[in-house]
Amino acid sequence: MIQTRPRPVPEEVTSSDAVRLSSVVKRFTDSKGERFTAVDGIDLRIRRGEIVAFLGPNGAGKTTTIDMLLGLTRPDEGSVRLFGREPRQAVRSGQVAAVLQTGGLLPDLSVEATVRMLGSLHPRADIDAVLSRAGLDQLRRRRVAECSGGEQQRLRFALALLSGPELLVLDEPTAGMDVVARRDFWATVREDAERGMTVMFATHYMEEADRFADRVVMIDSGRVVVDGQVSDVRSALSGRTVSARIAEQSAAALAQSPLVRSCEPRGGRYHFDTTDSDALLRLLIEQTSATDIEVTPRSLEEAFMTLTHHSRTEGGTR
Ligand SMILES: Nc1ncnc2c1ncn2[C@@H]1O[C@H](COP(=O)(O)OP(=O)(O)OP(=O)(O)O)[C@@H](O)[C@H]1O
Repeated sequence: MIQTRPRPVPEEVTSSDAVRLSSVVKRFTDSKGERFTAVDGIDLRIRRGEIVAFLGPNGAGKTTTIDMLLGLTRPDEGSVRLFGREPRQAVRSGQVAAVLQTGGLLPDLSVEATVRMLGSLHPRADIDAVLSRAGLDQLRRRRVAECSGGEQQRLRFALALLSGPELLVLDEPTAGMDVVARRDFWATVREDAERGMTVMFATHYMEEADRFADRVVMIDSGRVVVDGQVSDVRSALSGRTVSARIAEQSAAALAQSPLVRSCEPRGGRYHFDTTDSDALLRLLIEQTSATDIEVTPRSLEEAFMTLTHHSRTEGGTR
């Protein structure tokens, strides 16, 4: 079942947990000197071998959560454990690796020299295998400065693979890649995931979550608003929008129907987000004088927008 609120996570950390965030809170000071809550009590448990997409609009708190997960910053409240250990310990041991949006690459080194240099820190790293897994075979001699944004991301991915991590954390790894590069990148990550690696990735692309993840965690304003298996989220959130020209009073009455999840006036029409478009159509035709009726499938993107909007109006934000 899809959960639209954070699921309660038992206190103990079990050996099957790769990630365990308990009531994690992070506050910052904004440009006016006021404190605000960027991450507002996130509970999250990721089991070994899961592939989890971490979604949310700009400023939702994804990067802040990932930074805490990797031990780059500490939460103000709550706790973070990776494989039952402190994040820094797990990262230092190579059990956990990350591909972040920014990250120091030396522009004058070649791709291969970069991988070899960092590979020397991991005695058991197989440099050739890593280069090939990251799709860098053809780019070995290219200077980092001459690599495209997408190629540099693949290089960061190769560096993350060097330690043979059990958990890979990717923060918008395909930002800046074209469609083909994105597809190739995910094919490579999927191969690694199939060998049992746990993967958590933040993305803006709903389609990447849909195609690649087992589970989707959506956050908004620092809170989890959806947590569920991709197929459940898809079927629970997808649906149809029925729109029509209709009198305000009739629209308000229909909006009270259990068939209607939300109703919005736009462009001289009312747009009803519904779980059962056939039943709503019957109501519109039989009980109102609606005209110019249209039924359109609702994308996950729209569903997410509706959901995050709801969480804002219901729960309030900072
Ligand atoms: N060091 C900081 N100091 C002050 N505010 C910060 C700091 N880091 C992040 N923030 C703010 O915290 C909020 C959450 O930011 P975060 O980068 O985690 O969001 P995000 O979901 O990763 O967004 P995006 O998709 O745009 O990368 C934003 O309002 C951001 O401006």
